[in-house]
Amino acid sequence: MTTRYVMSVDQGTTSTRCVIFDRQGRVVALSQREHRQRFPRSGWVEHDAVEIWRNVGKTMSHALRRSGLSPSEIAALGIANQRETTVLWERATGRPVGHAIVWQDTRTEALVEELLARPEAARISRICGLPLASYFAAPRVRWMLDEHPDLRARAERGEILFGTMESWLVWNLSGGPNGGRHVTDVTNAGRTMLMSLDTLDWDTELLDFFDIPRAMLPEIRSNGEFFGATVADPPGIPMYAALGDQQAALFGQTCFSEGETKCTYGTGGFLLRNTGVTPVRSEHGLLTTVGFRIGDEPAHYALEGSIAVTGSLVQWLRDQLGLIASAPEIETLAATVPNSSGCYIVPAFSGLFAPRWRAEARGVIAGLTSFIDRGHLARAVLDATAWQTREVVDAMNADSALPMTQLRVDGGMTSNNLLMQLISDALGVPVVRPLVAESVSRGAAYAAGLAAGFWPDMQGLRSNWHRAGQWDPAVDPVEREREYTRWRGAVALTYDWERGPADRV
Ligand SMILES: Nc1ncnc2c1ncn2[C@@H]1O[C@H](COP(=O)(O)OP(=O)(O)O)[C@@H](O)[C@H]1O
Ligand SMILES: O=P(O)(O)OC[C@H](O)CO
Repeated sequence: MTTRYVMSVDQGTTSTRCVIFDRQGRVVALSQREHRQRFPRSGWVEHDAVEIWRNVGKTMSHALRRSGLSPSEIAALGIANQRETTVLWERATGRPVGHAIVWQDTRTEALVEELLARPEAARISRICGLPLASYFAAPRVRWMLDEHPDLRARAERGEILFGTMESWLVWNLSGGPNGGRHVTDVTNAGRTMLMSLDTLDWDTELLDFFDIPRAMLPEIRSNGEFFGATVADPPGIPMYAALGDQQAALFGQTCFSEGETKCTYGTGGFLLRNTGVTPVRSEHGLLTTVGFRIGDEPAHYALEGSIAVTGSLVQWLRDQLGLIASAPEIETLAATVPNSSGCYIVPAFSGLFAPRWRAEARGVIAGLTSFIDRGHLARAVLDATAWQTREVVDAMNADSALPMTQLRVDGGMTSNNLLMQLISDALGVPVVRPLVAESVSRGAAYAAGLAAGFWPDMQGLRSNWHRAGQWDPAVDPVEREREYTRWRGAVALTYDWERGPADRV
């Protein structure tokens, strides 16, 4: 039977999507399921890894049913995932050790402060390309090993396995306790703080620094190669790709060449620029990360500006304040006012990520007057995404010789046309949205399809990319810079909040 389709699974922070694509990169079927967000304590965010694993099976089966296809008609499966979210599980039973600790979780802050005080800390960051922060996986693994007394000995004996979400899923899909493959890929391994950017392998100095046993780590693979076939639910689908979701979006937007840049706006916002085949170390608060590596080809690296809170601020306005009933409603509400009238919201819910990396910062609403109404707050929520993007783009431009001339965007928030205009205004460059906004799913499918020989080469995939919308800057640059200065003033108010604002009074 001819295999004319490629399947992808995008295991994201809020939901899991399975999408089936045809050879032209068109969506044939889509299935999506949300999973429960658990907030057991302030600053803690957890997921049930078993619930997520079940959702993957359900969305795959559902997408197949919707398309009328059988597993044998799928040439390749690619998996993209929320990165840094950490799972520990028992090799013998497949039972997770507690819940997965999500990338937004800040419970390791005290541990990170302790590690930061050590003289090797700067060298550690240079080896892995990442600042020491609670965002990454290694501090979480260490926290779990410290928390459960018998875990370390079991991990040293290889009885307890560590993985980020793709690793957990591939292990389960390929048989779980009955021969499941314990593997990861360079983009996800590169977010643990345990992988050297130069060797693309686990690094002894990093393992020693975090005190993590090598026996619990998966084998690091490229993003596109054979990862085994699924054994159940549904069986017989060959897995050919695994990559972090933000790198998958870079790939799905066909940012294959040096200088090409995209930003994905979902729960958080993640701007990645392809920097070619040698890693570029940031001097301005960005991360150095692997962009993609297909089979034995050289790895492409990327600079990344990670913003912790973008879409989740819209969710906060909906769920915690009840000012809107659904996320898309924010556009209508924000459009009731011409601007935020001097009100700024800095959503430092779990500190500030790039380019500032201030773990102790906490959010503020600044500039309140009795004139401010729901519309102004909604507008300030959207402005927060635009200004946070501007800070990351300024850092990106400072780190590279070529200034950014255009931004390709994707993700759930990009259906908001007002937000697209605000981002273009804040950056002063055009913002471009492709026809298929499912860039993460597309990227996973592309990597899998290339590795399986379904698509012959990367350049051919560029013709599948079609522009659906473009927004050009429409504000007076002097006004823009004035507003940006005020925004930065609001950000300064968030600093040192957790350490106590006593020095302010
Ligand atoms: N029209 C909209 N305007 C602003 N934000 C939106 C809109 N639609 C969805 N969102 C936000 O986008 C996020 C969902 O995007 P998605 O790409 O599915 O996220 P993820 O991959 O992180 O799970 C949610 O945080 C939601 O609040
Ligand atoms: O699942 P998303 O889209 O929220 O992306 C999460 C990132 O991978 C975290 O680094």
